Amino acid sequence: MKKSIQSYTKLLSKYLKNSKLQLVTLAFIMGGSIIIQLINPQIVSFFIDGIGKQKPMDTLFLAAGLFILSALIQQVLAVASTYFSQNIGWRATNSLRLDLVKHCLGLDMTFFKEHQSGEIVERIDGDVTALFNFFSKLFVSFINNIFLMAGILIILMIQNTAVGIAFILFLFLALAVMWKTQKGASYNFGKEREINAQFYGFLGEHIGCTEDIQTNGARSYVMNRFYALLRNWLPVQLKAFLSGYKIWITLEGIFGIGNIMIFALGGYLWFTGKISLGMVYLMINYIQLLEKPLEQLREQLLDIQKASASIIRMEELLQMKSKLKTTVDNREDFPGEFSVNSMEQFTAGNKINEFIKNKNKDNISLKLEQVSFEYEENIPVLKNISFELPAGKILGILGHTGCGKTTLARLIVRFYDPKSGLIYLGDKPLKRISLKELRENIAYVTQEVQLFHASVRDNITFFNPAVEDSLIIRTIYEMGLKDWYENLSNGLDTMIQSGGGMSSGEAQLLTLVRIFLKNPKLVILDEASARLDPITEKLADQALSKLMDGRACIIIAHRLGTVERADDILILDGGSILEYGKREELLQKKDSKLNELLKYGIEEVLV
Ligand SMILES: Nc1ncnc2c1ncn2[C@@H]1O[C@H](COP(=O)(O)OP(=O)(O)OP(=O)(O)O)[C@@H](O)[C@H]1O
Repeated sequence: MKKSIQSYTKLLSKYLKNSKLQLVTLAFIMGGSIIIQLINPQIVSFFIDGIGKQKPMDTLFLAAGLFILSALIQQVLAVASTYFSQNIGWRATNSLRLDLVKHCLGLDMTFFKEHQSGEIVERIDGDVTALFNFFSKLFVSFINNIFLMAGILIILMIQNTAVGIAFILFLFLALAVMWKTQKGASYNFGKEREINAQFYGFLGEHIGCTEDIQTNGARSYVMNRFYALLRNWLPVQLKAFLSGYKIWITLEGIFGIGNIMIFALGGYLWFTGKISLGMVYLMINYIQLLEKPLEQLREQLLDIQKASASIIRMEELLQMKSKLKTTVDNREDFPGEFSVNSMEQFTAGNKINEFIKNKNKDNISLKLEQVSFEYEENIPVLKNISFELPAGKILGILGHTGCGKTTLARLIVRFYDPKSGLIYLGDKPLKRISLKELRENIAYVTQEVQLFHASVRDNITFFNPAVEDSLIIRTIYEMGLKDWYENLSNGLDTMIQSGGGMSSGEAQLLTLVRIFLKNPKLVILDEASARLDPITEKLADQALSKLMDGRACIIIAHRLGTVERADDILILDGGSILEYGKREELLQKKDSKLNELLKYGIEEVLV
């Protein structure tokens, strides 16, 4: 669990490069604070000896005034140093969070399947938060503490060599013991972060399924698992805490002994007349002052241990690669780089009519050649699927639950790559199209509509502020959803709760507007099986007709009525094609599966 110095410095130089000026300022502030800490005891010592030697009152007042002034400056420097270190820490950790989120969003679906959402959150936030001190002030403060300790020793050596040597010996002893006790803590901190991620993964998953847990009466089962998790969590947390506590208690012990030794030495030297009372004060003060940088060094050692555990986990995450191999640049869009093709284009001027008119012109076809796929080794889900969807045509896919319909859609949008076979969009194999381009050109409407806790506008435009309201409203009207829009309580500003707050029908209508605005060349519609009320169904039908008009479209049909729109029909069974052809032709063939389905229903025929 150890990290090399290079990996620390690499990380620091990458994430602190934009905070150089702030770091230098922080170093100066801390340096100033050290000088004051060294000078302050000297002033008091001078004051004590001044009283003994009956120095003039003016001199003593001046010393007292200087002491108060330096204490005030010390406070100001403390505030300034907190401000700068917080600033540096937040900047660095935020850009690290950004990189991790970017990276995770670029990974394929296998990653999201293998890691619960809470676990990913803990990795992106928890591990990075553990690095806050590491970035904010660790190294500046480390160097400053070394200087503070060196300053104390040099001053004491100059003022009294014997006392100076006693301090040096004590310091080495303290450092050696501290070094020995801190070993092994990193392992415990790594375990702590790992189990934290498990805990948040569990919470995220189960909170997301609250409705199902409650309706299925699974509360006690969930609570049992929760207790088990907490039972495992406790010893790991305790071990991690004790690792830190062990170092602290050792240091306290060493300084307890150190204080006794310095008291005894100071008392002896004063009684024998070798040093003044001011010097005794200085010795006592400096041993206490020495405890501070050592205590901070202890904390820093702990922070480094925690940081190294977090860095290891972070690097693990960053090393995870998407399994999707592409011969072109595979990066996707990131914040600030909105480039949804049609949206930008039409916000510059008032070209709405042109936009609506020009939709669908740029059509595209889809072809699958002998495509096979499996999620897990040797468990085939799709077997040798081949079909061709010409531009502007509609393909209806039928098949019973679990036959691979959704998986087929996932391959076309490249959530996964086929195990064998090729998929072409237009005349290009998918692997030769960047994910960004591919996903701009394909719209995939899943059964589960994802809504954000945001306004209707943001849910439709995916937070792209460049899309004008007039375009959104026009699109809504164009899709025949005028009544729906006018019934929204606050127009486009109507707020939507994530995971609720809208009926499933309304959510579907909103998704359709989303896609119509996106203007994709190919639409894949995993038709929701949830029953819509007749009015919403009519609205959705209207909108769907507009959406499909002139575009290549795949409908994964759960209702047989839906395939009436289709030009071609593909019936899947157990991951293989059972029947494929033109709908009209299949309808005319008496013994076709389609006719059977229409007569008896999907489940009755395909079992
Ligand atoms: N992420 C996954 N990991 C492993 N197996 C999966 C995964 N998703 C689906 N499967 C399996 O692959 C098979 C096909 O699933 P798929 O979701 O494609 O079926 P479907 O025809 O769309 O079903 P439905 O009509 O219920 O949506 C099923 O046996 C399913 O259990």
